[in-house]
Amino acid sequence: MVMEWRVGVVMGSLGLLLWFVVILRKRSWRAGWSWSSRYGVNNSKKNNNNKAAAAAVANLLPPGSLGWPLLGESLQFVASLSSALSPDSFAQQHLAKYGDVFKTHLFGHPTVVSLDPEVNKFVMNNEGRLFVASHPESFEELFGKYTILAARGDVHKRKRAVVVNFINSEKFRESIIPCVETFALLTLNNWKDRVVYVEREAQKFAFRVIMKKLLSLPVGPDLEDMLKEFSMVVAGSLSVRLKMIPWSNYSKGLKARDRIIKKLTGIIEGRRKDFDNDYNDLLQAVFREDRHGGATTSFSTEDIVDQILFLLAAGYDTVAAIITSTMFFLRRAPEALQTLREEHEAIKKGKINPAENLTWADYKSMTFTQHVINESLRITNVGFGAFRTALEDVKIKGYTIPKHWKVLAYLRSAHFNPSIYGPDPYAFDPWRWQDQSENMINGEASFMPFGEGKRRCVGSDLARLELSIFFHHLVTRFRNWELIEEDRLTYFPTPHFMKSLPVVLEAS
Ligand code: HEM
Repeated sequence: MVMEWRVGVVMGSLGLLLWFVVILRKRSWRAGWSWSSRYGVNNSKKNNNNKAAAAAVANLLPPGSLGWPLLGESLQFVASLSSALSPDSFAQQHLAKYGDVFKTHLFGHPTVVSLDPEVNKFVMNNEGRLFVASHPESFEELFGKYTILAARGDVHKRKRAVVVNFINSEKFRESIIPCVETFALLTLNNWKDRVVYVEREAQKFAFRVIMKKLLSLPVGPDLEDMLKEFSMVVAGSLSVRLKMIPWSNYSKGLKARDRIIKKLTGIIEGRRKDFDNDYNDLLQAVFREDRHGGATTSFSTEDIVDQILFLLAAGYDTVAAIITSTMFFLRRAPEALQTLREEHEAIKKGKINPAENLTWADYKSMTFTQHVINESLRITNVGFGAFRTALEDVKIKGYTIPKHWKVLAYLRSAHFNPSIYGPDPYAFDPWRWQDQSENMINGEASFMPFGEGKRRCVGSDLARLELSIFFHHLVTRFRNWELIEEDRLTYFPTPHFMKSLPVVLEAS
């Protein structure tokens, strides 16, 4: 199932490019649109005034190439990130030719790509002022028009605050560790004496956690069915918008969305009537904010459905990707695995009763674990970058990013920059985090795995906690794991293993 959608996504990506060709060609015919006139490139057919204006803009644009007519450089970009061996070849070749800020044309849009960590930080920190988050149309159709992604200004602020306040609440803190432990053990107890497809299993684990904390849904066949539906929505959101083809990932995603909406609507309506019951989940927090938050408009059920739907999707695939890649890296780094195990054995030995739950203090003492997680986040890059649209002409490094152009803050590039991470930035080396301050981990331009600014990931603390608790139980139960088939990590559209990482584990 997971493989199926992954293949679909790759096929979809290729289809997407073809689709752009058709759409853009249609548009250019209708509008008499010309490649050179639109981007200020010299065009002998235009009058002199236009020529002068175009030349002025062209002079200020960053260097680079807009690539092939209509397709731009999308094929090269996708091919690079889809390659397990040289995912950064596109970025490296462009860096060598044009420098760390260059123009190109990606997915139907003229785009300025930034490989410069400080420029990336500037772009992300100017959300709503100079730039605005930009997502494919398929995202809005599959996750809905009320998602936090689509929200702007005060509406975005309010939706974000509900989630952030909930995750920072005392009640959440008290309940989250036992919750994550329960699901980690449920998953890992099932990993003995069999082939384990880590990515799929990790998705189940993270989906159970997020379902519990958002909607208090218990584990059971219903939940497993919902995970399948969600996989279809996620696959659809990253594929070509082929509505008319019923077997396309996109159409399947839309149908899965309809089924999920039906289920979520039933759950939310039922819970509205049960307001006084103490659920300790995000849905309750949304209801409370609606009653007591002082806003003039309340969240409709349709609005809450979209909000929850995206959070569920964002909350499981991301965490699962890091669990899987960490297990992939640790398998080839025995010393790191040993040091990680020692940290967790020490925590276990400190308990009077071995069955005792982990505490917040235990979690906070997992220092080497955080180094491992940082290193995995740095190398895996759950999001290769963040797309934004310029709200006005923006001057950066002496160049102009024209209004309406896209900007890709290519977050991966800083994470492999040898001047920051040393001569071997692709090596998995958790010790490189040993001497870094808390600042380095939060908000430094050279490390932004959760983004930055107003759109910074709301689930980053939850994700770190889930990963830490999961690794505690993994390394105290299993000595090692062997791959039973070679597998590869590819990065487009998001990081995934081609075969879901099949392993057998050796119990401690
Ligand atoms: C390892 C795990 C995760 C990684 C690496 C990650 C990464 C990111 C990144 C890079 C962004 C910013 C995107 C942008 O600026 O365009 C983001 C946004 C977001 N993430 Fe995560 N994420 C993770 C886990 C989670 C979890 C567990 C949740 C759910 C609670 C979540 C919910 C969100 C939401 C709702 C946003 C949008 C925030 C907004 O637009 O204001 N993420 N994430």
